[in-house]
Amino acid sequence: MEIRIRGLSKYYGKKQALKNISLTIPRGMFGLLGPNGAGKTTLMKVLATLLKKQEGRIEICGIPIENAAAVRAVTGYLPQEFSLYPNMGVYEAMDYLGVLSGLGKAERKKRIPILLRKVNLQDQTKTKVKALSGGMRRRLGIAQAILHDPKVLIVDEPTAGLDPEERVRFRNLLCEIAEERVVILSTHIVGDIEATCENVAVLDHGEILYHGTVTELIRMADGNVYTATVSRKDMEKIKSAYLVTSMMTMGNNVTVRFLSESVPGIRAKKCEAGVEDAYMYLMHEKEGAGHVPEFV
Ligand SMILES: Nc1ncnc2c1ncn2[C@@H]1O[C@H](COP(=O)(O)OP(=O)(O)OP(=O)(O)O)[C@@H](O)[C@H]1O
Repeated sequence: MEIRIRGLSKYYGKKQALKNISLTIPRGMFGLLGPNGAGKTTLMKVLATLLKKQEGRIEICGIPIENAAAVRAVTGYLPQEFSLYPNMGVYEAMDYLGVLSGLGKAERKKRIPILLRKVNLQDQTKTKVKALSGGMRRRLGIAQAILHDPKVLIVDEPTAGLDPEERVRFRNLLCEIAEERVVILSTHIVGDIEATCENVAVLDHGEILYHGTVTELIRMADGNVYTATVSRKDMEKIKSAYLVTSMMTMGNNVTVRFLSESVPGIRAKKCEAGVEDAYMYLMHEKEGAGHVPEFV
């Protein structure tokens, strides 16, 4: 159970959105990280057979992507902008989608209550879709995406705009689903990847900057992450000298976290790298600066 992508390129007219991408995506949670416009949605839509590639080979669980009907039978997709028959009740909408995807009456009757329980909407079966909260709607989105019990679930930007509790709940749900499936999670929220994914790819300008385990990604920034407490007036200097990954202001002082490839010229403490540090490090290297700037 895996997705194999070899030499994939995708153009919108003359614009190349994906450039010669090769990836193997195994069972479990796979994170797709990248800034706006990196090509994440394009890649997901190609995998979900909603867009056609121009070059390369893709196999979804051994099925060539050209065989769109067979690929769709094993793939579920939750797009960035998800909307579902607003005036229908939750159960009714699921039932209708079940009919559309060819599930028989008995199967729908058995499967829909199980799925609604799984996504914790069992008490909202009669609630109109338009009356659900953002988090509930996204959970309903997951339920509809796995209604036909796919082997692959593709989820684009699922946690943007959710409150912290809903975000955690949603992430946990995806992890549960990934126990027996390939789940691809695209996001620019680095924390979502850190909390859930074992493997990750970082995409930028249509190219893969990194592909491997989250642990290896973090290792790239290891030894280059520092924290320091500085006065507010020194902050501008710090920001121009180092790659700052976070800052917290307390009175006149700021506790700042930054990247430096050699011992910084200010009093600072080395600290353990996280995915966010590694991601920033990677993006910065890509920008062509070659290395993280030094304090002068
Ligand atoms: N229909 C389209 N026509 C022309 N260009 C497009 C189209 N869709 C996307 N693009 C371009 O392709 C590139 C990749 O876009 P894509 O939406 O895949 O990125 P993304 O990583 O999903 O971004 P975001 O995080 O903002 O959703 C961008 O430069 C975008 O402007």
